[in-house]
Amino acid sequence: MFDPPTSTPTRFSSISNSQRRRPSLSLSLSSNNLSSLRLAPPSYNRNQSGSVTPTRSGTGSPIRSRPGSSLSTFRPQTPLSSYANYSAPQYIGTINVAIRPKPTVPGAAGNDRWYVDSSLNVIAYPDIGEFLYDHVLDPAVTNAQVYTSCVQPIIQKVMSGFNGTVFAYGMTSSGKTWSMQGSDEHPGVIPLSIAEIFGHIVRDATKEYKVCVSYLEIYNEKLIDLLALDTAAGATSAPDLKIRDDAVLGVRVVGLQEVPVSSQTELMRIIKRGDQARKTSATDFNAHSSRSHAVVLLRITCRADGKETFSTLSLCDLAGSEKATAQQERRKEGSFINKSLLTLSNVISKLSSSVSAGHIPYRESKLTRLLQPALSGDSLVCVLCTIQTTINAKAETVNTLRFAARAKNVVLHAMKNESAVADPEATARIIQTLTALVEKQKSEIAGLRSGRSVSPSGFSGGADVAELKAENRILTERVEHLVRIEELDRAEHIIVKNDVLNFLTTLRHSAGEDDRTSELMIKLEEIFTKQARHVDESKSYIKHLENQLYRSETLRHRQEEETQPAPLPMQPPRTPNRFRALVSDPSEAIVTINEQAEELTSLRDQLKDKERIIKALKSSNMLRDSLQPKLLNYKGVTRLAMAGIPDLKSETKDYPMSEDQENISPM
Ligand SMILES: Nc1ncnc2c1ncn2[C@@H]1O[C@H](COP(=O)(O)OP(=O)(O)OP(=O)(O)O)[C@@H](O)[C@H]1O
Repeated sequence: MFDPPTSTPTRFSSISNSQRRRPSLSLSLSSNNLSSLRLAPPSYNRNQSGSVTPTRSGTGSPIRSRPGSSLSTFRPQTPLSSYANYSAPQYIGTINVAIRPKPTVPGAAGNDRWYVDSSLNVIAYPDIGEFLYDHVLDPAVTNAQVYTSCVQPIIQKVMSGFNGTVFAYGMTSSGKTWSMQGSDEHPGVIPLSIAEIFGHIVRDATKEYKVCVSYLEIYNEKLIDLLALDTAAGATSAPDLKIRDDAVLGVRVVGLQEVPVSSQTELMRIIKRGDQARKTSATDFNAHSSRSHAVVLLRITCRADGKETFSTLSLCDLAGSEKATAQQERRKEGSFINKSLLTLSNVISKLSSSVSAGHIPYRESKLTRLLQPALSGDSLVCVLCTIQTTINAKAETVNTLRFAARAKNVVLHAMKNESAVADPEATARIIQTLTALVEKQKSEIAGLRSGRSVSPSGFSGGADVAELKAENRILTERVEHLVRIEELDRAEHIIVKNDVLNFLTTLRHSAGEDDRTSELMIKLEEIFTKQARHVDESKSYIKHLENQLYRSETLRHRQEEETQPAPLPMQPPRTPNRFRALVSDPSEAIVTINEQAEELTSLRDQLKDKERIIKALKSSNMLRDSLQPKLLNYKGVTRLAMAGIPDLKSETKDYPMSEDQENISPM
């Protein structure tokens, strides 16, 4: 035994309408012909391809076609022998349709005028017409014969990797459950299929097989796991399971048990347990009528020669269509049964249509949804239609035959579910690597959640965090240093302001003191140069700090993206994103970065102050330049020495102080 396949098997993806639908052959008969049919049934010639051609009784000529008539002959399009090619990777054909009439007591009242010819696979009725199928079984056949002729070829294909579906369809009490389950003496399709599967497994000892079973019922449109219902313990209800699309299986019933089995006996015991949980009741027509659609699902996996095949066998015993009954409970069940069978009929009708069918209403019932992959062509399908040839069942039997005729036209395009088996050692290595990676990432995520420094895979996260912390410390120290420098500059700034004011005052009051003036002007120049240099340095240093912060922030983002930790409980940032945490402790980082951001803002303000001072100094410089000639001139002119201050004042009016100069005030 081994694990289920991990790779997706090769599957047929889509069928065009032209591929899916083939027109049925329609031939017509007059009423006269039909009335003679009962007495002298038409003969049929089997042609070389295996199909049959109806002929006029005794003449051997083909029956003429008359369009528009309700009388039809349905010709099997896929001879069963086409299943023989087991090695083919795909199967293209149609649904295999078999009609099984329930035996009637010979000569009993109520037997009708049905004509059944199992050698030619024809069934006919005078007022209705004739129907030709893959199999029209003699009423006297046993379950074993039904299995051998209709189902066994499908089981053999299932064992080679194709999906297979067998369902029994027909009116209530017509023999569906009999055909599918049978009895201990006359086992039906289900036990015979299981015997075939395990016989195959035992014979084919070189291959490795795994078989899993599920058993479900659809009762009143509720999907119930029959193996989950412990009826022995008195359980009567189970949850309504949901059907989901599945990439490998087509559809999947969520929560449905899949029980691995290793022998035929074990599998039959499990199915018997499911049978006991199935809803059956006495109705007007059947003492043990199935009130639900029951489906046995067998999933078979086979490994051999580096290949793996995977197939699903669905064995369905549908509930029977029925007329309204007096019992309210049975009436409710009956309406659900009839509705889902009607949907099945609509789906089949659309699939068999020769023109584009548009929307196929698979989702209108649980039954069609469950059978969707099979009906849409992904499985070999056999429909076993059970009928009754009594007078009171005529309408139902005709309906069943028409359903069967439409089903015959549904085209299948099933693919073998085969894939290469992965090298176990390579798989083990990959699993080991991935497990280690998952463990590592789990611990990293846990570390990030708890705020610890971690070392995520793929990059040196631990080193980055430590680096960011160190960088953060350095940045903080530099900012502090810058602040100290700025404070010194501020003091110098005050001195400069005072010097400038002093100079201007002196200039006004001591116009004759040339040396003093020159000295002050030199000092002004020095201060101006120094301040300009400071401004440049500050600007460049602030730019450097911003770059550092930006780089730190980028690293942190990268770390977050690679580890994807759970959202950290951060306060809404007061500063832009790029000033968020640089260290593993987010709150500490936010505080630090916020402080740095504030420092930068303050530095920028100080820089502005400096620029204003420089502007003021520049104005002072211009003032000095303009005063210089006047002062020189003043040396040789006594009048100016006498007039001095008033004249000077009047001159300065031509050189008004800038706004910045006016704003400078003694501290
Ligand atoms: N081919 C047959 N040979 C012998 N007995 C048959 C055959 N077909 C049906 N029966 C008998 O007829 C009765 C009704 O058959 P069965 O329960 O299989 O009908 P059904 O179609 O499953 O009905 P429902 O839809 O109500 O469940 C049973 O007692 C069964 O043994």
